[in-house]
Amino acid sequence: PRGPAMRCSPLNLCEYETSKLVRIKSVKLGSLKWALNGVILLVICIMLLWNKEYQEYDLVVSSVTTKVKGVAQTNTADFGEVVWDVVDYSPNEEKNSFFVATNFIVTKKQKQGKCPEVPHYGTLCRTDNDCKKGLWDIRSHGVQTGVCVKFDVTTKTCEVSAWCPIENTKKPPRPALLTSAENFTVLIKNNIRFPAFNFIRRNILPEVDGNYLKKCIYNQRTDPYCPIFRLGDVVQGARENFADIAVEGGVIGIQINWDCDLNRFFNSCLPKYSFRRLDEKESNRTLYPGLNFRFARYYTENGVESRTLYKAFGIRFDVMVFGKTTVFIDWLIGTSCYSKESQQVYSERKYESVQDRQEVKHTHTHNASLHLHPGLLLV
Ligand SMILES: Nc1ncnc2c1ncn2[C@@H]1O[C@H](COP(=O)(O)OP(=O)(O)OP(=O)(O)O)[C@@H](O)[C@H]1O
Repeated sequence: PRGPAMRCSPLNLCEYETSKLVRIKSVKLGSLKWALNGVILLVICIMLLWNKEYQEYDLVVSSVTTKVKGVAQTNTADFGEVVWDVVDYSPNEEKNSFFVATNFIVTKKQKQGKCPEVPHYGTLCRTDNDCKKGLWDIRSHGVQTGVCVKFDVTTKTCEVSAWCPIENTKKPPRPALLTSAENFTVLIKNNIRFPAFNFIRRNILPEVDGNYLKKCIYNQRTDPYCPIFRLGDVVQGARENFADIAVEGGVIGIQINWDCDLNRFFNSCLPKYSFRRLDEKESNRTLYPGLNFRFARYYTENGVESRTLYKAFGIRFDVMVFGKTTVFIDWLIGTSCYSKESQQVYSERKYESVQDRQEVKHTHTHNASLHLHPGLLLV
């Protein structure tokens, strides 16, 4: 308030102004004010709920290991009776995926030597002049010797230095050699973590007992939490025919979805499995269908290094883990669930207390008169 006594110059240099609040005691105006405040609060709450901003999110960090089991027996004219176990058909351990060979082109007893190249563009010949010593291209199986030799009764091809005899079958056997791989099983171990909430979980659930695990096989309806999967069921779950995909191979995705709600009242965190084919399934309409690679097993025969060459066709199973969790944000927990002590800890972290400078000065003067070191007062 201004008083005439405060005026000390025409420029009002000695004046100080402050605002004045008027409190009107009225039931009508009071209720209107609180009604408006209530509406604003309601709108804010609706917006929060609508956008789910009352929750905090975290994405999953995961590790996957797999183990395939099963044996198969084949009986072919070329090789007689052969038993295949996991070491034969599942050669390599990859990150988040495993491969099961279902079909093979086998070339036995290969040795270093000279033999006719298999006929394809650039290797057919009539005389030695059509071949060139030292020549090779990307599709060659060896290096040309410069000689034209008989491949079969009607065809002549350039001779090559190579692992002989050269693999000479283009199409994989149909039906596939290991169609019975559909009865093999795979144990999938998946550990997940939501780092923001320091929450860990496995797909081998703590509630499940050892005896159950020894005999269970995953089934979406009857055994949805069994971590052992029959390969035939996985391929069927991806709406594919195992006998078809086994011939030339393919890629199947095993998706594990962790949709976790870690809120206090609905605490749930369970894996949900789904399957789908990841490569192009219309193999007739696709160039270069399927999945295959070559590997060899080496041995010595009469002191000569030899090998059996395998062109393996098979199914790669990619295990893909997705996950998201939600938790109420801190203010909600802070106001409703946490103890007074925890609230105080959070409050101290959230707010910084600063002393009014005028008061600090006052205390300083006071303490100086008590002969205390002034630096201590600023701590
Ligand atoms: N594909 C599978 N199908 C069925 N059971 C499996 C499969 N893979 C592993 N198991 C079984 O699950 C259990 C745990 O497997 P884990 O690999 O951790 O143990 P292990 O003792 O090393 O297994 P193994 O029997 O191969 O020696 C074992 O009893 C194992 O026999």
